[in-house]
Amino acid sequence: MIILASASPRRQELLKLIAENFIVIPSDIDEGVPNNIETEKSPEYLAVKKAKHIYENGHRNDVVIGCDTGVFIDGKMLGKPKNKEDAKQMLTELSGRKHKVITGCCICGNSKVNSFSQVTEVEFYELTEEEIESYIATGEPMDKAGSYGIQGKGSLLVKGIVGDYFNVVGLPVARLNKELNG
Ligand SMILES: Cc1cn([C@H]2C[C@H](O)[C@@H](COP(=O)(O)OP(=O)(O)OP(=O)(O)O)O2)c(=O)[nH]c1=O
Repeated sequence: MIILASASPRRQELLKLIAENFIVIPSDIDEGVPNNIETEKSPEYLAVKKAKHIYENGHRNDVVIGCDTGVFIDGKMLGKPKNKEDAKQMLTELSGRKHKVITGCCICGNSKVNSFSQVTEVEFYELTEEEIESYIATGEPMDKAGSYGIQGKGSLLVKGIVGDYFNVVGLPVARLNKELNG
């Protein structure tokens, strides 16, 4: 059985493009990352931790997929905003610039751990304070890395992307399909 170790409804929807049958068991881990892990490797590190946590707790006969998505700019990672102020700060930083969205994925199965990082470059239009505030008022930023959702009203902030769109939404379906199904 394939297990998706994620609470994200978007990942569940996207995994249907690859797998007909799977079950969802969210992996409740501590999302702290040790200092010796390179910043841009943080999502992959957490993806491995999420997948292993489920695999090693009663699912060694299954294939477990774990993922984590982060937004990277100026050498740091932007995760989910803690509050509206935090979201405003992140969107102000992203305004008018390019950033990377990195999704780390891990597949645990048959006593093997296979992990990778997929990178998509996203460029934002210049945003006014008013635009940022009205976007935050939609509530959309609050559960998303970097405080935006490219699949929603956040699409209006985006000037262009280079790479896999679905990687930004949280699951790099094409690469994951190749890793899973060869
Ligand atoms: C940048 C961006 C992120 N996101 C989402 C993808 C992820 O769900 C979320 C980042 O949080 P994650 O910690 O990667 O995932 P999660 O907490 O939603 O689920 P779980 O840990 O159980 O797997 O941000 C979008 O939906 N759209 C976007 O454009």
